[in-house]
Amino acid sequence: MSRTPFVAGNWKMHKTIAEAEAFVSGLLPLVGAVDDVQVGVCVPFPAIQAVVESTRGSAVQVYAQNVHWAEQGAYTGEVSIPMLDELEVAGVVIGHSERRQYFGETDADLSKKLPAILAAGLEPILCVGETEAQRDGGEMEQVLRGQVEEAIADVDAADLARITIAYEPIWAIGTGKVATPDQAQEACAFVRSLVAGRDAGAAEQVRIQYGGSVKPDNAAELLALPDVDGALVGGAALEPQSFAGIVEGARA
Ligand SMILES: O=C(CO)COP(=O)(O)O
Repeated sequence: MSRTPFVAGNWKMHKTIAEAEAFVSGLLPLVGAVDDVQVGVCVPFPAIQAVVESTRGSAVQVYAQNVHWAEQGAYTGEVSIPMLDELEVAGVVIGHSERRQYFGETDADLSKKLPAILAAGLEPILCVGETEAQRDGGEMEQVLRGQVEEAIADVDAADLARITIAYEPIWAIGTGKVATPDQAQEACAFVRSLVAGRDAGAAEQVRIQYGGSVKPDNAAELLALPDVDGALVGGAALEPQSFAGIVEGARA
């Protein structure tokens, strides 16, 4: 089964609307017509509308970086799925380690977000990953199992294949300390086996991204691994040239 590689740039809390538009102007000539890799940018809420407009008709898709599970309600500061849907985003990143660490997002929250996102026809990117202490303590599999199994618990088997899971070891995020190919392959294969625990067919289709210090010079090696179907990129996704270099690395 061949899965289309999926490279997404997570801008985190970077880029005003003007900066986002300048980025898109630089990116489209480089990857705007790529058709063998799915390319996404995960954009802060205020710039989403502008980036959807400026990427329209190109191969670049727009993702949000968080969403609430409820349709509407008294949740000050939150954004709903219908609000994102109206902006015509392709999907949304959920469960990023920074949201878990700084904003208290839990696996239980994610188990409510995933079915709601899928029901709206949007594509979720679910982030999972262990800390360095958990890895050193031999707890990596236990941590990943808890994160994946709880998040997908209420997703219908028929929808599982539409989830992308980003394996982002926390010790590799923003540190320049990239997972070795063996580490990335082992963890991504393990994540796939967890999906297979729910549905073997879906596990073959689910895309699993590696994230954590992906750069143009290490992308090709990581993306060639059998269970690594793409990358979720932070720092190196902030400049068009470097992000395009990673997309290039995903083209077999
Ligand atoms: O957190 C990440 C993407 O979501 C990874 O960030 P870096 O690529 O900056 O390590």
